[in-house]
Amino acid sequence: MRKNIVAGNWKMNKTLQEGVALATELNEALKNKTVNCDVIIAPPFIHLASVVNAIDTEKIGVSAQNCADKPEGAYTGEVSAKMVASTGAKYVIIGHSERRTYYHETPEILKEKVLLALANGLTPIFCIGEVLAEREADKHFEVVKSQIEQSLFNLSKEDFGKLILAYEPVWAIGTGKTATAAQAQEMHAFIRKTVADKYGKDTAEDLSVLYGGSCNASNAKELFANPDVDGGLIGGASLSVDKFMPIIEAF
Ligand SMILES: O=C(CO)COP(=O)(O)O
Repeated sequence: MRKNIVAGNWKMNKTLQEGVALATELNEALKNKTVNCDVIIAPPFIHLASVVNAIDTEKIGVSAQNCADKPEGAYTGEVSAKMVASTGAKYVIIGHSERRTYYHETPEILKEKVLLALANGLTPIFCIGEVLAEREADKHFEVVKSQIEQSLFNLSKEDFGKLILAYEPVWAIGTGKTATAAQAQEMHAFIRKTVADKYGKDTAEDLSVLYGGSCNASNAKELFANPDVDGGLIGGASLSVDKFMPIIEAF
């Protein structure tokens, strides 16, 4: 079902103690409030179980930032989708541009991660987005379409319907340079059309497509006001309740 969602990707920030404190503070801030979106936080792996225990998971969903592309076994340092699910986390971010770029995650690897996440009952938050050179060469639609096709179009209609997508133009991540509301809307509408062409209008209409990239309290309202922008995947501004709450309240 299509929902408004504000998700915070903490990336590699916060010690365990700081992370639990942040989650607890957010939980307090949301306790007696009605908000018009689902709230998700994505702390580092080692925080997941403690964060789940510290909050009301009916109010705040918990996500991992990644999972392994193998189900289990001799893969030193990896964390499987099954392990993520065993902490009580319900979501997993897959295909973030930082994973694609710094850890060389290919579309094939991401495809495996999505399948394992779904097999373990996790909702993938699948990230797509072009780099600056691709936008400047007017290839951004082509790039995003191919990212979706290569890692997700193997899924059945039913499984595709379980996904959340996040459009994160790489040039907007951590740069303070946000896509304009019009650029976001244009791409989100294109993503929905790409999905509609493959899976039908109903699946496309039910899909939540989040925007990510320097989204903050000052631009969230304008971005979320677009008909095809169903919320945000927030990096830097999710690291304090003071900055994150106004984004949640932008809906
Ligand atoms: O990458 C992001 C979320 O996944 C966006 O990060 P920033 O909000 O810090 O630009």
